[in-house]
Amino acid sequence: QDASTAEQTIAAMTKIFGDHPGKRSNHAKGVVVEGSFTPSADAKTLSKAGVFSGAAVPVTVRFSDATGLPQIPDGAPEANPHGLSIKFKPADGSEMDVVTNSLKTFPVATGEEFRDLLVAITKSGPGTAKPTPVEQFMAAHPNAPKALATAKTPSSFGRQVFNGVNAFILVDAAGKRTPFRYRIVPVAGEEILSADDAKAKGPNYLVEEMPARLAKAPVAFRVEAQIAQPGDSTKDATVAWPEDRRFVDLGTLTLTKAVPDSETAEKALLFMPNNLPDGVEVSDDPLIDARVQAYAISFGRRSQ
Ligand code: HEM
Repeated sequence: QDASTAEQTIAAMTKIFGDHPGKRSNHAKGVVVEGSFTPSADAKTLSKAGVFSGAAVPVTVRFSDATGLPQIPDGAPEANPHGLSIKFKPADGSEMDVVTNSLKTFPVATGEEFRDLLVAITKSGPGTAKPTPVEQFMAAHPNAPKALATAKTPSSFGRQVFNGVNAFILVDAAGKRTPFRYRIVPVAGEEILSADDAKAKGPNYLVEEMPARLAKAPVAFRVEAQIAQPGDSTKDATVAWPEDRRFVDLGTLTLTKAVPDSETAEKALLFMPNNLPDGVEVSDDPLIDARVQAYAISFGRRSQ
């Protein structure tokens, strides 16, 4: 993608959400916690990466709300999709970032389309003649409303399923390549709130509940890989693969404690979808590069 697309994407986000110095252009509100990842026995048969070699790996995790609004109420519909970002930090230094959200599929397949959607939002304020630019975008991209309809507000960040959406590739020691998508499933099960219950929650119920929950007991997620079959598109995040595709358990994420100062911790953190060790590779999904470019610009802005 042309470098200017990412610039235009960030400019549109800033127009929609306002300028909030030091904050992320999207997923501005979040909470940082720590724990470890213990790979399954199967993981190392699919990937030679150090994170899957057998020993438990320390992780830093950030849960977040969508939008560039640092004060968005956690239960607002616009706070969907929520995000789960994981930084795996194995002793051999081969860091890996996994950045997921709570949609089953993504509204658009390319960075250009995402920019176009955001620009359409900037032109669809109150009083805009119907059909508004956003309504026109949705009509022309039927997978977008379909993806957004999978948004759900959970009772806790620890009770929501998160999806990688983009395809990546596991590579084993013999060079065998396995295209897959992440699905991260809470061991306690998913627990979704009704629209009324979500509305009744306090503005910070998710970001405050996670540290409180961790003070009592760990929170666990199963990290799974949905394995593509020949013919499953790795470059269209708007289309889910059939549910009967095999899910391989890659391991268990166990979160154990909040960081003492989440605001300071999140400022220094940058999760990059292409920050991968030997043994995990990006696919031909164009959204990955679009994300990498946009995240770098957002990080540059918020680090000033
Ligand atoms: C072209 C598509 C996309 C664009 C332009 C985009 C843009 C952004 C930007 C600018 C940020 C702030 C980055 C930072 O300052 O560190 C961000 C954060 C985030 N995005 Fe995306 N995004 C895209 C697609 C996705 C997808 C497909 C997912 C999930 C599968 C996702 C999940 C997240 C999450 C979880 C965060 C928060 C990261 C953190 O905790 O630091 N995004 N996105």
